[in-house]
Amino acid sequence: MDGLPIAAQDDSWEVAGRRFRSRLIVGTGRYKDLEETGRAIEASGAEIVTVAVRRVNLGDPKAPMLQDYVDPRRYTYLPNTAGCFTAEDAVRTLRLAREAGGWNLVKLEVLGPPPFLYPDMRATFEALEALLKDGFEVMVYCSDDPIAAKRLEEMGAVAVMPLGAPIGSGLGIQNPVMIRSIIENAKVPVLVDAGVGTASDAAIAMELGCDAVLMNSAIAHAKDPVQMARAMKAAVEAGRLSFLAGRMPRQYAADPSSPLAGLIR
Ligand SMILES: CC(=O)[C@@H](O)[C@H](O)COP(=O)(O)O
Repeated sequence: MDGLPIAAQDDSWEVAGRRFRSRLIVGTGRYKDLEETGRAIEASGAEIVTVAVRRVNLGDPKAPMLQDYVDPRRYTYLPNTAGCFTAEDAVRTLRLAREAGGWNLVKLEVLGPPPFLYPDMRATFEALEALLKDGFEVMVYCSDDPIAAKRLEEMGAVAVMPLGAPIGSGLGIQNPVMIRSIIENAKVPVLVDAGVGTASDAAIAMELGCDAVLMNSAIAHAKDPVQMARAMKAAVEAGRLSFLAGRMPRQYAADPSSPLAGLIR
C-alpha cells in the first residue's frame, strides 16, 4: 500500500490491551436466524461481536448455538448485559458469562425504562464498581454526557460508549457536540453505541473522531442485512479516513476552485 498516509496504513486501535483493525463492532441479535447472523457478520468485517448473554444461546448444545455460525476462535466475543435494568442483574449476568465462556472483556449496559431505554447511569456506576472489583475489563454503554463519561473512565472503564440515539431507534447521532466533547476529553477509546440507522450515521460517528462504532439493529433490521453490513464496513472506513484526512474549513461565502481573475472575455 503506497498511496495512503502512514496513519491509514496501520490504523489499528486498541482496547484493554487487545489490538484490532476493524473499527466496527456488531451485535448478534435480531436477525432472521443464526445463518443470516453469520453471513452478515462476515460481510461486516468486524473482529469483535457483542452477545446478549440473556438472549442468545451460548450453552445449550441441543438448540442452535451462536458459536456454530460465528466462530469464537475467529471473533472476539464481547458479552453484554442487554435486557438488564438493575446493577445486580447486570453483574450477575456477566459473572454467568465468565463462568460459561471465560470471557473477561465485557460490555456493561444498564437500561432505564421504556420507551427510551436510556442508560441508567446511577446503576451503571454501581455495576461498574462491582465488576472492576471482580477483575472484569469493562466497556461501558453510557449517556451522551461528558461528565458521566469521564467519571466512568476515572473509575476504570476500558472504553466509554455513549449512545448515538436510543437502542433500536435508528435515529442516528442526535448529540454530535457532546459526543465530540467526550472524545476530546477521553484517554480511553470512545465508541458510539446504539442508534445508528444507516451508513452515513456510522461515517458521521467516525468523522467526529470515535475510535469505533457498535451497532446491531441497523444491520439486522435492514431489508438486506448482508448488503447493509458491507455498507457499514465501507462507511466506518470512509469516516475514519475522512477524520484522519481532516475536514476542510466551513465558510459562508463561495470560494471558486478556479481563479476568476484573468478570464478570457
Ligand atoms: C447490541 C448491543 O449491544 C445494544 O447496545 C444495542 O442493540 C445496539 O444498539 P442498536 O441496535 O441501536 O445498534
